[in-house]
Amino acid sequence: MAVTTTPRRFPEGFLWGAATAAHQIEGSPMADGAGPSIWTRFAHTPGMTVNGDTGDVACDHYNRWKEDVALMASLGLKAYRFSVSWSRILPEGTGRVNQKGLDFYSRLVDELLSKGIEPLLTLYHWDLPAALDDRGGWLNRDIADWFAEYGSVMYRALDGRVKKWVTLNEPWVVTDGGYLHGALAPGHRSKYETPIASHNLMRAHGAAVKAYREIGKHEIGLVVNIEPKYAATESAADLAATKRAHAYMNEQYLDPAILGHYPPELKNEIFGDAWPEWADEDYALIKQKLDFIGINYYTRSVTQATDSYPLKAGAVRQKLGTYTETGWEVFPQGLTDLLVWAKDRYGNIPTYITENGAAFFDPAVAEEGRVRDPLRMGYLKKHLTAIRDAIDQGCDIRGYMVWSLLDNLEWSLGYSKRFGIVHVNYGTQERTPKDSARWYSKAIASHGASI
Ligand SMILES: OC[C@H]1NNC[C@@H](O)[C@@H]1O
Ligand SMILES: [Ca+2]
Repeated sequence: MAVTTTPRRFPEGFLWGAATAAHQIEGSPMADGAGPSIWTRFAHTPGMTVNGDTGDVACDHYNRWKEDVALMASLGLKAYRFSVSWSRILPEGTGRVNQKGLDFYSRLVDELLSKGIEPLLTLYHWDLPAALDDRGGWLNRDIADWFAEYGSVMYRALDGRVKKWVTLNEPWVVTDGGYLHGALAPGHRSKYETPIASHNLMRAHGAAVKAYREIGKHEIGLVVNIEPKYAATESAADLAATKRAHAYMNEQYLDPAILGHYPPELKNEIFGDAWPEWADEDYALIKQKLDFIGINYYTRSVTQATDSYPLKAGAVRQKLGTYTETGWEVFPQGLTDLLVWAKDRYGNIPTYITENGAAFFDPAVAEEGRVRDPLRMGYLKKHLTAIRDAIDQGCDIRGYMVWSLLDNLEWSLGYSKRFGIVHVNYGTQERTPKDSARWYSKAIASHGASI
């Protein structure tokens, strides 16, 4: 007798979508009165990006936004996560509002709503106005007020049409990449600046949530990239390194935001005298009620003790592992483990997977207009199955945004890494849904049953 396993479905109202970010897809960074961001500045600094790639054109979404929304509708997306470029709205970062910049996002939101696609708006996805970086940027405590001012402009303009707001995208990457290792804008390399930037990001997050509670009537949350750390061996050194790496990447942001304190490893085992003593009112500002959290998941890290600075921990490449083009191990079980960990530690807050996806080498568009990307399809299938496992273990997962809708600017890696379920020909700007997009459309239409 054939065993028919009824496919486990996703919860009613599960939000199926795709994610992008302003600087990675829009192009035209200085159009219509916009001011430069730190990424416009950084990418135009020789040597900072692969091939000197910049966001000057990207996917030309600033001009092609209407066709891109039509593309989302053709794929059957129920939601679209995007970010707003702060310096289009406030060219100097604070004060004067650039109405044309605001109009771009207002038109985009109206088009999404007209197609029945729910907008999820991220206020900060790394493109800080250069004018604010000139005033210290994330190292200046005043940035909490600057960010709340920017958020308030957006809340007043769009709240109601936008009902799910995100303050920050991945504060860990902003600080680890932008202030410790210097691979990302603004390209600093300081163990002393890193905790200050990190803390001010979280203060700004808190200030923006507080401002939302005054102005907004819907939901706001925080998006973090977290990555489960598995000890390479049971040695004391590797176990301690794994605990440090876990505190530094996974606990450093959700702990203050939800629990009101930092993991002790940050001061005691990682930053030492570089860790300032923060005032109590800072913790009170950071810890604001969240309506949801967003988790961006890509990979795990098998961790060992190393002499890396200042973490003294590093990843061990897995001999039998499968790796993506960005060098990340494909490990879907890590997503299940991580979601259960977050549920247990933070109290099962409504959670969206706000990014998940992979860069694999894709063949060029075939003559019949197909892009065969079986590895990406397999990656998405495995991770959606891992999410369903977490839901079966009681995790309150409300939606999934694949990273990314389009091939786009992968920051310092330029256009060399393709994460899109839709192929972009950067010469012609032609969009071609890959096999993974067609597969994802079926998954959405079948409410996950076809996975
Ligand atoms: O590296 C892939 C993605 N990760 N999260 C942030 C996004 O901006 C990246 O493109
Ligand atoms: Ca801990």
